Amino acid sequence: MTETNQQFYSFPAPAKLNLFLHIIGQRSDGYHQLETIFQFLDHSDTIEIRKTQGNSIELLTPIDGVLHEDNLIVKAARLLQNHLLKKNHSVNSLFLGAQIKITKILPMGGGLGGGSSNAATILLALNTLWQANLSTTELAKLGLSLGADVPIFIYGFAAFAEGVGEELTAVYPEESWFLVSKPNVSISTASIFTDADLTRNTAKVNFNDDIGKLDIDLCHNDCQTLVIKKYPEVAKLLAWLVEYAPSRMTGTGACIFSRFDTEQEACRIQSLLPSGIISFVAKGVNTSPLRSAIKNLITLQAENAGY
Ligand SMILES: C[C@@](CO)(OP(=O)(O)O)[C@H](O)COP(=O)(O)OP(=O)(O)OC[C@H]1O[C@@H](n2ccc(N)nc2=O)[C@H](O)[C@@H]1O
Ligand SMILES: Nc1ncnc2c1ncn2[C@@H]1O[C@H](COP(=O)(O)OP(=O)(O)O)[C@@H](O)[C@H]1O
Repeated sequence: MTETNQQFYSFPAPAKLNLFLHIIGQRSDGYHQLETIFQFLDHSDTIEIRKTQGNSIELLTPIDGVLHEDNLIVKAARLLQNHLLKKNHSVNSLFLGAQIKITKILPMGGGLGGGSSNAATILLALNTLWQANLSTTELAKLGLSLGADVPIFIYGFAAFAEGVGEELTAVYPEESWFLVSKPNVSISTASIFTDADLTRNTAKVNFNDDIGKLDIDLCHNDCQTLVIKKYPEVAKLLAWLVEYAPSRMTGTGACIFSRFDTEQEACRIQSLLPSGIISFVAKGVNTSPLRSAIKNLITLQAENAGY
């Protein structure tokens, strides 16, 4: 790789599901203490990046409804850049700029974590392209300041999460097929977490010292109970879906995932969905597809450097 005429490299930013979501308390700063299992989906936004001279961060494909300065892609790139400049890392500071393009397919504000996933992809990809060599732990710490969901996308393994979602233990839930359906409503995470009616005192899960033995179907999503009370559209779609497969809301909603043994069965039920419902079929995966993309780039960089 030469330092002039840089090429674009492509990286996935996958969706996540909260296979269950329990709220066990609230911290004094207002943040909620959660217990959840995160699993990734093989369904991703695609982010293309090339490093540039100077330090400008350019998002060449704006996202409708998200201001440039508010976009988690731009925020993540700036955060890493400032961190590297401040800490005087041994990076080539002449090349700390980037041009970025995104192809967005994940519904926004649906509980699939797309914004956080975009931010994590930017942090990991720029760390590699800029040859900054920050550790995963350092990147996850930086990412947490952008959103509670960013660390899971940085680590890239399915996990039981505690704290605000940043204390992670690897788990290996079954990699089922999912039909993900989005009711026609938009729900902000903050509006659910500030609602007085949210259940905040679910008992801690008891694994009998073995997380692998947890029966996910016996767990629930505390946000779902509130959301179906407030949004009849979600209640109606959920009631329809549970007739066909075990179904539950992810995160603070509004997307609902329905679990199937085969892709064919998931697609068959998708074809029956009421009209006007956005949906997709994807496989649950315990390793984020981003990990192999980063590994490939590191290999390529090593080859180009003549190792
Ligand atoms: C609920 C979860 C579950 O995975 O997912 P989503 O439904 O958003 O995808 C996450 O914890 C969301 O993480 P994320 O979307 O990164 O949230 P943040 O930007 O950090 O916070 C948005 C707002 O939600 C509230 N918040 C968030 C996380 C948390 N554990 N407790 C909270 O009270 C805070 O009021 C904050 O102002
Ligand atoms: N790159 C981005 N992709 C998606 N949403 C973004 C992005 N940057 C900022 N946002 C904001 O974050 C909000 C939450 O988005 P998202 O992560 O997709 O949903 P959720 O937190 O429900 O999983 C969006 O409604 C949008 O205003």
